[in-house]
Amino acid sequence: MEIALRQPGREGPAPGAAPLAVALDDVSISFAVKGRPVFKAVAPTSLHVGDGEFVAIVGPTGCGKSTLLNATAGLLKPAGGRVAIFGEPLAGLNAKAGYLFQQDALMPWKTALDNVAIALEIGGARRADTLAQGRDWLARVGLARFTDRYPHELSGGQRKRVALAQVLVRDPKILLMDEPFGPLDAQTRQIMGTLLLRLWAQDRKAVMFVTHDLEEAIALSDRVVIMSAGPEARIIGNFPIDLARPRDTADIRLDPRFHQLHREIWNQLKAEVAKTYGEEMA
Ligand SMILES: Nc1ncnc2c1ncn2[C@@H]1O[C@H](COP(=O)(O)OP(=O)(O)OP(=O)(O)O)[C@@H](O)[C@H]1O
Repeated sequence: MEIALRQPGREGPAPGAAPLAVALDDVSISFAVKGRPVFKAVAPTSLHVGDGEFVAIVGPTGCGKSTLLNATAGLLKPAGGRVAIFGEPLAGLNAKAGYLFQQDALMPWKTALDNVAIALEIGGARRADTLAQGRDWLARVGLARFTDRYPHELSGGQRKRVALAQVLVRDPKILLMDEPFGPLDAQTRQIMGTLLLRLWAQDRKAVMFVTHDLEEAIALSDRVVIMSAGPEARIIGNFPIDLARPRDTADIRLDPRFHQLHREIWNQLKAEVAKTYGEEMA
């Protein structure tokens, strides 16, 4: 009898199906730090993300989640392995991806509208078109009345909405999100999560969403993957999330299946978290 060995994180379409949005195969990442031995942050590891799939990446602090995202964005060159984007080997920056960081990158001297429009102007689009699309996206993130505000005149949650519009206006096929809602209060995070899911449902992009918050990971994603404690971190857990959609990210937390999934995933994650804290306390 043949037993199919499933590798954590190596999900995705069957052979012959549409190419994966992101295929990281046996990717390893090292950092050369002057005067110190090379630091092997990520050991050979694999992660496949299907087109339109929402994958959350959780793991202890410092394990390499951002590093993996940076390799997918083309900001970091892996020491080994292969990165393919929609079936093509990645060379240089990933032009199919939009990146949303924990700290937004809004220009303080530009209005909300100009902050969104500039994302298109960089690509050479006409100003009238960029303004129209910028207005449309600000309306879609619930900021139709705030187009003329400057970043310092907006709340943290509103700035985050502008940053989201700034990324989505370019219509990336892949969204790389690195703790995007990290600095927000718990209630605003949930509101942002529900907004993100609503926008995602209208035009499913592949999403890689890094978070420390396991509840947020489960509430948002189709699949949660766990990274082990570093150094030489790798993906060690793969949990499909079979909660019905559409989801409200606050209400879904009351679902008994949510609690069951949380228990199962936390069981594996907590050992990795303990390793990291054990090391830091030693
Ligand atoms: N440019 C760099 N040079 C040297 N080491 C680095 C560099 N960037 C990251 N590292 C190291 O690589 C490891 C992984 O870092 P990374 O930021 O990817 O972790 P993370 O899981 O995203 O952390 P956190 O959850 O705290 O944001 C860490 O030990 C970090 O110190």
